[in-house]
Amino acid sequence: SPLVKTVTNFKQVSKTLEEFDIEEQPSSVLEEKYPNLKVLQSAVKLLRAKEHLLQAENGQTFHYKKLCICSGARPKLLTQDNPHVLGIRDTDSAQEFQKRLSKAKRIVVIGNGGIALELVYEVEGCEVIWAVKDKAIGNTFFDAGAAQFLIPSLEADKKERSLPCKRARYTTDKTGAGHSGASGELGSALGPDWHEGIELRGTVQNSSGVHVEYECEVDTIYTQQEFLQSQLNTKKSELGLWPAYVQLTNGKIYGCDFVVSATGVVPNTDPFLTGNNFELAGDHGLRVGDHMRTSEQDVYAAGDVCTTGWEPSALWQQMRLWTQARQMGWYAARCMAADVLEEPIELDFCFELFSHITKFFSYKVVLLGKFNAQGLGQDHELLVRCTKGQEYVKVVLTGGRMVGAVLIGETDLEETFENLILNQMDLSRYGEELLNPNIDIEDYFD
Ligand SMILES: Cc1cc2nc3c(=O)[nH]c(=O)nc-3n(C[C@H](O)[C@H](O)[C@H](O)COP(=O)(O)OP(=O)(O)OC[C@H]3O[C@@H](n4cnc5c(N)ncnc54)[C@H](O)[C@@H]3O)c2cc1C
Ligand SMILES: NC(=O)C1=CN([C@@H]2O[C@H](COP(=O)(O)OP(=O)(O)OC[C@H]3O[C@@H](n4cnc5c(N)ncnc54)[C@H](O)[C@@H]3O)[C@@H](O)[C@H]2O)C=CC1
Repeated sequence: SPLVKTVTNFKQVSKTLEEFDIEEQPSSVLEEKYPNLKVLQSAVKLLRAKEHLLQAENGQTFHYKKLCICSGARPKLLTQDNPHVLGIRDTDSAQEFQKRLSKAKRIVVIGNGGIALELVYEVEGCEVIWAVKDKAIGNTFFDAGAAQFLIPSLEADKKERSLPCKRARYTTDKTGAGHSGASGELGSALGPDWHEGIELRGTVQNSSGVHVEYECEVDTIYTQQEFLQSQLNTKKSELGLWPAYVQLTNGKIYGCDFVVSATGVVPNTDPFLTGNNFELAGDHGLRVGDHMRTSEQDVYAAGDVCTTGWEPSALWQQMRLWTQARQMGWYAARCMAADVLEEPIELDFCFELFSHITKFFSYKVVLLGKFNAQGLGQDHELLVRCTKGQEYVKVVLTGGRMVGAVLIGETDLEETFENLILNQMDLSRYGEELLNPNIDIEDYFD
């Protein structure tokens, strides 16, 4: 792509929490800023790691001393090459979605993670059927309690809630050069507030909002022709005539204009594997050690394309997020330099505690540590404080020590909780008082 994603207005909010804007800028902006940097616009087609050689689609070959692969991931679509099934990853796919949506009366969204959460909230003027495998919405980020807190926002009038805080200025590529290379490579993932740059509006005025189908998956997706030729066509008068039909595993069938497959990502490792012996993790990411090195000598990897292979801190887990991609890229560069200079380097502090700031349903959301009690089995206790429409605070404790937290709304608790998690203070004597709204916990622990 002629544009590269740059991190601007970086703010270290606390020891581990950071906020930044993401801006697409011409690569020349980076080359001017860093004289040792040269940006080549070409997709890599082949890597011969033993020979330290890269081949680009324009036929150019490059020798390297050290290589870092940051090729990201692509949507793990429900079905490939189905014109009625869309994934969202980059500028092109977001614009395609916006274009299709502008003529749509009803869409079906499959998946219950980051993209689905953002999409169902932002889409207006179009009916949304949201099918999730789980008992509650947002399972990759939230528990059922937080889901209950958020659900009313799906009905509420969004304008009342829009928050002043804007974290990323997302510019769509005006040059129209688009992002897919000759062979349709994906551009870089959209990142925070991708929807702020584009109008997500359908054709229906006061559309009947979002309808959630719980604990179900897609059984079959029919084109209109397949539907009319199947026994289901007896339901044509009941279901209406639509370009596509989705049959769910709970037996329900919905006609729709198209389906959004918000069902996770797959690391983009393909162009690098042939003829090399990269160790892949279970999720198909390039496995990296604690110096971000892959199993191929002098080849590093960072961001969505990699899977961390070191024994993680008890308070950190990998999630394919901008936050972690930025941290990994920065740390991988320091590891490469340290290796060239033959200097020792410690695993960076940012992998000590999982932390993520984002926005869902226009609420500020902070996730810390084992925020969903990941991997804790039954051995943990939860404290929850909830003020309808205002805030949802959940704390995860094991052995009286805080190991995770979910903060929804302007709670101002993130720094205090980050410290309590990092210093592993025994909080058992406070019990539920820990979340007593009348105690200024920030002062108390300061
Ligand atoms: C819709 C959407 C919303 C998101 N919102 C958030 C959010 O709010 N907060 C958050 O933290 N994360 C969010 N994410 C996740 C975040 O965008 C990714 O985790 C992050 O972009 C990963 O960065 P990366 O550099 O590893 O990969 P990418 O950003 O995907 O960049 C990979 C780059 O490599 C290029 N590339 C791929 N293959 C080749 C090749 N063979 N040769 C040359 N170049 C190649 C691609 O074109 C791309 O430019 C979102 C993702 C999506 C899809
Ligand atoms: N605000 C934020 O932090 C955001 C982060 N992101 C990140 O971008 C990446 C892509 O986002 P998503 O595609 O939403 O991935 P995701 O990993 O967040 O969610 C995928 C969802 O799809 C479900 N799923 C997987 N296969 C399925 C199937 N066959 N049928 C039904 N459901 C299925 C999973 O259970 C999960 O709920 C993720 O890494 C995500 O963390 C995306 C948007 C916003």
